[in-house]
Amino acid sequence: MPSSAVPLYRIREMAQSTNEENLIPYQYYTSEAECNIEIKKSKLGGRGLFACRPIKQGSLIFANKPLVVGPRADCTGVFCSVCYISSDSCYPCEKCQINICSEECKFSPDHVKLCNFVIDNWKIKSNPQNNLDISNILIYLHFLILSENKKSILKIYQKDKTKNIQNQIKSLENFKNIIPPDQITFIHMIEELLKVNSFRIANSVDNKKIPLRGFYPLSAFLNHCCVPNTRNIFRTDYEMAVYATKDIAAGEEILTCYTGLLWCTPARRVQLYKTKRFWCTCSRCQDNTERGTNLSAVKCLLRKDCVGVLLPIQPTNPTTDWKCDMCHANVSSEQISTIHSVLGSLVGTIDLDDQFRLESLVLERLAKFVPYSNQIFVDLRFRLAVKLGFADGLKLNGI
Ligand SMILES: C[S@@+](CC[C@H](N)C(=O)[O-])C[C@H]1O[C@@H](n2cnc3c(N)ncnc32)[C@H](O)[C@@H]1O
Repeated sequence: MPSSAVPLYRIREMAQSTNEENLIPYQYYTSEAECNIEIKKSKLGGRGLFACRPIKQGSLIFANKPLVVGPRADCTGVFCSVCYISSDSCYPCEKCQINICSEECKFSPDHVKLCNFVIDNWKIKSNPQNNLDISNILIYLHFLILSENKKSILKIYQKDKTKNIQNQIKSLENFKNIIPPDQITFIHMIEELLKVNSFRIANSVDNKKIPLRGFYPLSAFLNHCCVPNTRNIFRTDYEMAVYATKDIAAGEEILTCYTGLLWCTPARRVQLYKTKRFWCTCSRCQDNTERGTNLSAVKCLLRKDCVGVLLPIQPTNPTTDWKCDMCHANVSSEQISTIHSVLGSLVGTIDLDDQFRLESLVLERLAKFVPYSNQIFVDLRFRLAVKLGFADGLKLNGI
C-alpha cells in the first residue's frame, strides 16, 4: 500500500531536477521498492503525472498535504482564521486584527505565528477599531510565513500570466500602506500561482466551515480531463488523497476533473477557460450527447408538437448553432444563451433548505425548457439525495 503523505523533500528533489523547458522525469516512490507515479511532459499541456506501473481501480495513488490552505477567492462573511468556522461571534485579535473565534484558536501555534509575522512586519496599529479586514488576503499571509526553503519550491509551478486576474488584487489596495512593497510583489506572484494550481477543498455537508482552497505540491501537477481516471478525497486535516476510478495502465496520464463532473459541456468549458485558461478538447467535450447522457440538452420549442431536444452541433465551438434531434431545426447560440439565463434565474429561486419542499411550480417551469436528462435536474436530484442522507431519522449510516 502506498504511504499516505507525499514527503516534501521528494517534491524538492523534483524542483531541483525539473523546469518546464528542460524536463527530467521525476519519479515519486510510494515506498523505496515501488515506483507509483512520475512527472513528465504531457501532450495536454506542460507537465503531468503519469503512472509508472499498472494501478488498480479503487486504489490510493497518492496523498499529499497542502502547503497552504485558506479561504476561496469569493469567500465573504465573518470566519475564524484558524479553524475556518463561519460565525458572527468571531472577533479581531487585539494585536494583529485577524479574526479568531476563541481563546483556544487565539493561542494556537498557527495564530501565534501569523500574529507575530503581522505585528513584526506590517505597519499595523493595535486598534480593533481600524476594522481592517484581512480575510481576503489570509491565504497570501500563509504563503508569506512559509520557510524560505518551502517558498523556493514555488518557482517550479505554472503561473497565470494573463494579467487580467480581477479578484484579490483589488483588495490589496487597502493594504498598500501597511505591507512592504516586496511582499506585495510576492503576493502578486502567489495570485498567479493559485489561479492555476489551487484545488477547492470539498466541505462535508454538515460542517460550518467557509469554502476553502489549498495548494497541494504534488496534486498541482494533475492535468484535467472531463472523463477523469481519479477522484479526490479531502481528509479532516485537509490532506488530499487521489484514488483511481478505473484501472490505469503503466505510462497512462493520471487525470482529475477541475470542474463539477455532472456539469454539462458548455458549463465545464467556460469554467475551465475562465479559471484555468484553456479550452478542453477531450472526447466528452467533442461528443454533443456527452456519451448519451444529454446533460446539456434543451427542449425543442420550435414546433408545438416536436418532442425532440436541441444539442450543440459543434460542442467545442462556443458560437455553434444547436440542432433538434427530431425536427432538425437550428437555433443560434444567442437564443440558447437566453434560455440558459432564464434557467439560471429559475434555478436560483429553488431553496433546498425549505424542508425539502421543492417549489413544484419552478420545477414545472424548468421542465418546460429542459428534459430530465439536463444537468439542472441531475444536479437537483443529486443535491436532494445528499440532503436526505443527512436528515434526522434518514441518515444512511444511522439506521
Ligand atoms: C494544475 S496545472 C497542471 C500542471 C501543469 N500542466 C504544469 O505543467 O505545471 C493546470 C494547468 O495545466 C494546463 N492543463 C491542465 N489540463 C489541461 C488540458 N486538459 N488541456 C490543456 N491544458 C491543460 C493548463 O494550462 C492549466 O492551467
